[in-house]
Amino acid sequence: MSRQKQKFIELYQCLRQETPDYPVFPDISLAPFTTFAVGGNADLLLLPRHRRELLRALELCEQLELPLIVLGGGANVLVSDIGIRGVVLSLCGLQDIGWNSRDFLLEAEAGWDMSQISGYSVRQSAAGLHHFYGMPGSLGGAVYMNARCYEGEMSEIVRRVLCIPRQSVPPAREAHADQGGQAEQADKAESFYRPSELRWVELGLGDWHYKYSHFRPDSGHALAGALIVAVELRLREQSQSGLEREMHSFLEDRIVKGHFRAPCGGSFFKNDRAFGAPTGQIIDGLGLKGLRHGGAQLAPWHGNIIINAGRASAGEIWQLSCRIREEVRQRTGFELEPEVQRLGDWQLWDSGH
Ligand SMILES: NC(=O)C1=CN([C@@H]2O[C@H](COP(=O)(O)OP(=O)(O)OC[C@H]3O[C@@H](n4cnc5c(N)ncnc54)[C@H](OP(=O)(O)O)[C@@H]3O)[C@@H](O)[C@H]2O)C=CC1
Ligand SMILES: C=C(O[C@H]1[C@H](O)[C@@H](CO)O[C@H](OP(=O)(O)OP(=O)(O)OC[C@H]2O[C@@H](n3ccc(=O)[nH]c3=O)[C@H](O)[C@@H]2O)[C@@H]1NC(C)=O)C(=O)O
Repeated sequence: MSRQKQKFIELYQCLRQETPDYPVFPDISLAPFTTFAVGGNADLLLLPRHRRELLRALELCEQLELPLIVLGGGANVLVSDIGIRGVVLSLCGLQDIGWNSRDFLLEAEAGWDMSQISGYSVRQSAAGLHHFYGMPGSLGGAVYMNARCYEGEMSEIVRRVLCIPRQSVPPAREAHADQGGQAEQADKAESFYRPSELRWVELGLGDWHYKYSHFRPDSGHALAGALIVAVELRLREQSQSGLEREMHSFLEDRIVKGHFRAPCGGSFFKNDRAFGAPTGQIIDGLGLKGLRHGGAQLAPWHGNIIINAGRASAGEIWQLSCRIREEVRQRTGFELEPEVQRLGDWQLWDSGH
């Protein structure tokens, strides 16, 4: 048995011994945890139900030198068909919430579903989160990618984030990395989180761009890859009935535009003002809607939504997106940037097999 496998077993046994019903699942399909409904298995999936369970799992992963891959609401990710080798952590169970009606401050844990927390905020007559009603995904994921829709953006309401900075190197190997730099190189893609480093970080306007935050693993910022545990949002007072009307009009717009007609990840590519038109409109203009590759299809009703039209593989969805990018590049010169993030091992597809 490999050393890695022994560590998974050790982690599993420790968690279950301490908490017999700890939600830890070996060799489990991640497809039901993504809105594309595709993807292979994770070696081990952790679904802590509250902060204590999360912090204990992080502590054990740190001790065992097991890196973690974090999954948000699964709304903007494409998990490889051969899955994810390692421990996957979903924070969807973390849903504590506190409402300060005097200052209109909402403190919520990262696992909140965006639509549900949007509804919660509107019931407090608070504006700012209502734009996100009907948007799939979790609060943590929305912060991570600075979600934006209907002229509302997360950066406008996020005040502070409770997070744990990422350590690229397991604690035991830190000394070596400092000396030679070699270990750091080898562990570039691995994420470790030290529970004792949980802290609130204030964010300013400079920390965000269009659909981008410093939490992106490649941002080069101190917050790169940090684990978002909770968020404090500053909302504005507004009449509940007016907010409800807006909120339902956004949901209606999504329904009309076919966001829920088939499993998908919403917009596949980012918009870019420099193109002079939204990406969906550009792709539509090239007559590509309805294009198929196996079970993957560019929605016949929207140029920027790739759907799982039935039994699609993640590979087919990705290959279709590459074909669309290539067509757009050749015919317009525009370089589309995917909004959907890939997780897991993609070497097979990237090497052209
Ligand atoms: N039923 C209703 O009452 C509804 C009302 N609305 C209202 O309509 C207004 C607009 O909503 P919104 O969702 O922003 O719809 P828009 O059609 O204005 O924008 C849709 C998307 O296209 C992008 N876009 C627009 N023009 C360009 C361009 N030239 N280049 C690249 N991207 C572009 C926008 O980017 P960006 O985000 O950067 O602007 C946005 O992401 C809002 O005030 C909203 O409240 C919206 C939906 C339903
Ligand atoms: C949360 C998301 O963000 C979404 C957000 O929900 C919506 C609504 O605000 O606006 C963006 O989509 P989008 O650009 O595709 O918005 P749409 O309103 O559908 O399309 C923009 C414009 O292009 C036109 N359009 C779109 C698709 C198409 O095939 N043909 C076409 O002409 C539409 O008629 C509209 O005038 C965000 N996407 C990006 C990449 O910025 C998401 O990923 O789903």
